[in-house]
Amino acid sequence: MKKGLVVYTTRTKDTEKIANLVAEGMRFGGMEAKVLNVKDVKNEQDLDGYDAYAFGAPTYHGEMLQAMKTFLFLAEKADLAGKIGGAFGAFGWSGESPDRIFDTMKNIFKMDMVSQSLRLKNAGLGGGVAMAQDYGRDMAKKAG
Ligand SMILES: Cc1cc2nc3c(=O)[nH]c(=O)nc-3n(C[C@H](O)[C@H](O)[C@H](O)COP(=O)(O)O)c2cc1C
Repeated sequence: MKKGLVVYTTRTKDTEKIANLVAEGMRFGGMEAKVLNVKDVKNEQDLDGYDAYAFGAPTYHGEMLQAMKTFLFLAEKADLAGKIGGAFGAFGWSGESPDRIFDTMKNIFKMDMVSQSLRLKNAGLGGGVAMAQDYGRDMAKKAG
């Protein structure tokens, strides 16, 4: 069975909800999926052994939270080239964070990215649950 890892950071838990829904979608798509808060990722070896990775952070003051920036420097040391990738995050109005994460995964880590990042204002509203689950399911489909 293919394995997915979802790593997120959050301030008020909106992005945590999206993380859990993306993992649920991966499971619907036939993958195993694990969800980790960035603070529980201690070193790059914690990223070993997965086929697909979704990283998520909310946008504050036009940027991703610092914990995700620090995590991306750690992830740079893991060999993620060619692995399936996706990026997500909760936002209020501008939502820069998911695209920043997506672009780093694509351009620096050389990952095989899904078509675009996932930005949600509220995972519980306006089809957000289904969108987050579909994102995970699409990642599982791409992982084969
Ligand atoms: C002080 C503050 C600054 C924020 N700055 C932005 C911003 O620049 N752009 C944006 O899209 N949302 C912004 N937001 C909204 C958050 O991204 C939004 O509430 C999000 O759902 C929080 O996700 P979290 O619960 O995972 O922390 C801001 C919220 C606060 C409280």
